[in-house]
Amino acid sequence: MDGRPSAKGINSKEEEVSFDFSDSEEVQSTLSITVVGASGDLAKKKIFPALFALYYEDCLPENFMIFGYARSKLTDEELRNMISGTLTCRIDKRENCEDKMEQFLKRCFYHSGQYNSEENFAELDMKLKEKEGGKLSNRLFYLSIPPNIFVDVVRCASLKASSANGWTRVIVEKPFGRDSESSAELTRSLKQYLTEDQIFRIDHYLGKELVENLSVLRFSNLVFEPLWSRNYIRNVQLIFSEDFGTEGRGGYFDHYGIIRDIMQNHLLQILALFAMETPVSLDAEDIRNEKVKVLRSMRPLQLEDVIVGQYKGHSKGGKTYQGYTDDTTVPNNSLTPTFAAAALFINNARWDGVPFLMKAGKALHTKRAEIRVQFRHVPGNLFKRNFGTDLDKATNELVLRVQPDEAIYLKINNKVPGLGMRLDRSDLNLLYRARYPREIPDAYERLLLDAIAGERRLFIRSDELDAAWSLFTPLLKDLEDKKIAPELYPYGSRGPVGAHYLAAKYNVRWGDLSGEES
Ligand SMILES: NC(=O)C1=CN([C@@H]2O[C@H](COP(=O)(O)OP(=O)(O)OC[C@H]3O[C@@H](n4cnc5c(N)ncnc54)[C@H](OP(=O)(O)O)[C@@H]3O)[C@@H](O)[C@H]2O)C=CC1
Ligand SMILES: O=C1O[C@H](COP(=O)(O)O)[C@@H](O)[C@H](O)[C@H]1O
Repeated sequence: MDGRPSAKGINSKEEEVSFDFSDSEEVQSTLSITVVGASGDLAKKKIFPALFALYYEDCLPENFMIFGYARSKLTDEELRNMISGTLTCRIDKRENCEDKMEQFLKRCFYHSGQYNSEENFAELDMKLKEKEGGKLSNRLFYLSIPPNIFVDVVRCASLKASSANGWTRVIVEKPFGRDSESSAELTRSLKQYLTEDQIFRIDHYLGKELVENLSVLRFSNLVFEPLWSRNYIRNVQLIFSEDFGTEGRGGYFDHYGIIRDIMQNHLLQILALFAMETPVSLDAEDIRNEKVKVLRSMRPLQLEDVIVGQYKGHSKGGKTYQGYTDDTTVPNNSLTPTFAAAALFINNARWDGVPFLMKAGKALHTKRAEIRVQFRHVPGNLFKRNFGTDLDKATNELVLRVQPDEAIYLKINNKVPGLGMRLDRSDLNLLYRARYPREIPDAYERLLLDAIAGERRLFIRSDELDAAWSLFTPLLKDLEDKKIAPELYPYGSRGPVGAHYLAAKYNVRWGDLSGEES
């Protein structure tokens, strides 16, 4: 969001904003970002590129350093080669990119250690201290590691490597547990070593541009806010689809499945932001209070609200795509869903009776994430006879395309120019690449910058997490206890047909399958 404090005090070349520290304090202070699990996939794909983009944009403070920490035995130089060799980000084609990269790499260091060794974290602490040179030290740890070692790392880091005179914060990657119980246990364990204020639970969908824009769209446009209720909205659809399978992540995925991987966090967070009441202010606690309220107003999901699917192998255009269970890291008889569709309801005055339909799947025909809002029919519509028998096709639909090719468009009915009265469906279309030609920052950039600035608005509070798990845990338990077999769908298809029946039960048609894409 514009106006977000940047770590250096300058948010962009055009705009100055204030920073937590006064200038003199900033010069006296240091910031270290330790990426724990630096040798891993997420670190290479997202975290280092985001840090470089922030550096390039002048958003990091004067005295910052980056440490990679993992068991792999790497030298500083090898880490630097890994970062520059694998880095692809929005900055790639900018001028001076190579010079900036060289300067950035000089601030990157590596320490090899075990995740449960206090001694190894004490060594890291020594290295950090040496580079901090006695200045006020602020330390951010990013846990980019499998969840079974979160607590070990937090214990060692907090006991042996936390800042002696500044702040210590920890970004925790998902998954935050597998159900209510394990999530509560994780929270309890983390809180033995950290306060809630130090924990930044990341959900990178909250850092996506269009998701951030949801509140702006709702609360700063009179044309939308009055329509935002059961009085005008027929249903809301939250759709996530990927056109690739679990390639390389089958081992992780089989333990979680699509409901835990995407629905319980990314889609539910979007739903909460979409449906919450107006917060008292834009402060993190006010927004998170409203999100918790809406989550608590929802009824926990039951089996009849959900259908699950799993992709199977498929040959197309001379190419063979492997099924989910063909992955050697996935058991042959796995029932883990790679697709799910669900209907959720919010039992409050604003949303009573409005279905919120979620759909998430891997190995589908397209990669897309969007929010679709289908409005009610126009009462006593004067043009009814121009629409034929299917009035659903004539209702307005607002689409927020989160990715790819960010856009907001509103489907309206319009008179085709000319003699006579012929109507057609058209779009009022705000296509980001046409309106805002500069590149859109990656979600991880925004979230890292917020964690550095201590801004918690886009991170998940522990009571929010509890409320989210309460909604999904009974369903997950039922699916697993009853060994519900997922409906198979071919790799690259539109997913199981069961998703249509589920939607039809609530008089809904999936908007993304209407063939009216913008
Ligand atoms: N990858 C992605 O796209 C996304 C990942 N995440 C989350 O981010 C975190 C990191 O993900 P990702 O980078 O893919 O994970 P990786 O499997 O790549 O693991 C990261 C690093 O952790 C160490 N590691 C891996 N397995 C183990 C193990 N069993 N015991 C101890 N250390 C291990 C390895 O480093 P070494 O051997 O050098 O110590 C590895 O390089 C996870 O919590 C994941 O759920 C969230 C969203 C997307
Ligand atoms: O958290 C996750 O998100 C990615 C999708 O993220 P996106 O930003 O590329 O849309 C998903 O592939 C992965 O399974 C999941 O863990």
